[in-house]
Amino acid sequence: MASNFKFIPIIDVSPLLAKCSDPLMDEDQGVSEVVEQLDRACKEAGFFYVKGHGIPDSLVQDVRELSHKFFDLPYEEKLKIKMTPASGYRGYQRIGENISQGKPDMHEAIDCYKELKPGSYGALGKPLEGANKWPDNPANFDSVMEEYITLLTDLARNIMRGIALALGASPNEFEGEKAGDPFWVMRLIGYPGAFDANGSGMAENDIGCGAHTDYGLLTLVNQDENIPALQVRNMSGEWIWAVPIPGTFVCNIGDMLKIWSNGLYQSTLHRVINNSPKYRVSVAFFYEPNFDALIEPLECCKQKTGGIEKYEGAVYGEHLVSKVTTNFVM
Ligand SMILES: NC(=[NH2+])NCCC[C@H](N)C(=O)O
Ligand SMILES: O=C(O)CCC(=O)C(=O)O
Ligand SMILES: [Fe+2]
Repeated sequence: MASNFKFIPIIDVSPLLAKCSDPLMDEDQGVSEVVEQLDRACKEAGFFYVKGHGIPDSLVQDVRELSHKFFDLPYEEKLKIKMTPASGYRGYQRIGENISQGKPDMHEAIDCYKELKPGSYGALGKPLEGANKWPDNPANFDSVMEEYITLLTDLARNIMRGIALALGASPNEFEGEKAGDPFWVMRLIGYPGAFDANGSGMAENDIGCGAHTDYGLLTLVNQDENIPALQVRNMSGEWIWAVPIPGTFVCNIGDMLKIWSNGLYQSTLHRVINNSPKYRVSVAFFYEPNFDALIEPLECCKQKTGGIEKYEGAVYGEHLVSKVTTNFVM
């Protein structure tokens, strides 16, 4: 349950990652210490930074740099990979096209999703069917992004092992029909810099992305250095900065983990305001349940939270599709 946290903790996950293929990982002292920190962070803030994650810094930076280069292109060039319902909502969306809390967001983005083969989930998957639209320019965009997605999927799977232990379940609780075949979403996002009222750009305090929760399991955000913009709401309604910390990802809990944990962990509200004069890029990777997973509170979490189910069950793919199909003005 979100508390009055004033800062977002930093967790070194390297002791957890080192033991993830060990069947006795839950007896390891180093793992237990990470699990303890994950449990506290997920209960108090629903947000934490991870360091010691093993993703090469050069790749993390390349992903942001390629995104900058793409967003720097002329509008007509970016429109070559325009997102439409017919493209499975994959591709480029212009500034103001995404809507949060009824207002246009001051960001542009490329949205991509794990490939959904035609018919693989019947009517459920239909709206998101399609292949991703990668730009030809800058060169190597697709191969760098694909490598990044592979590595972040593994990292998130391993952090979820720690979170499973933190909930009192087995480290492989989320394998198999829950999230053994995880869906993923990635958003490459660009937020124009702010100018004063007489300037030509965005007005100061325009919202880059309105307050929202994330939809799935675990989000990993790779944000530009030196531009504080992401804010997280605590229980008394204060907005706490998730300032960029080089070498880390900002991680947060999504709606499906809130349900699985029966509210022990919350999907915390957050928003983005870029009041710096600089153009900001962030890359959000969303690690999700199986597309067709039915999410209901885990028995062990129910017991810890008074024995009653606080949330109705949800099918992840339905939740995602209902969000995606109402997020845009097109
Ligand atoms: N997939 C996302 N997390 N998108 C960012 C959230 C913004 C979206 N318009 C919403 O309100 O939910
Ligand atoms: O830009 C960021 O730092 C976060 C973006 C975000 O919250 C989202 O896309 O869900
Ligand atoms: Fe978010």
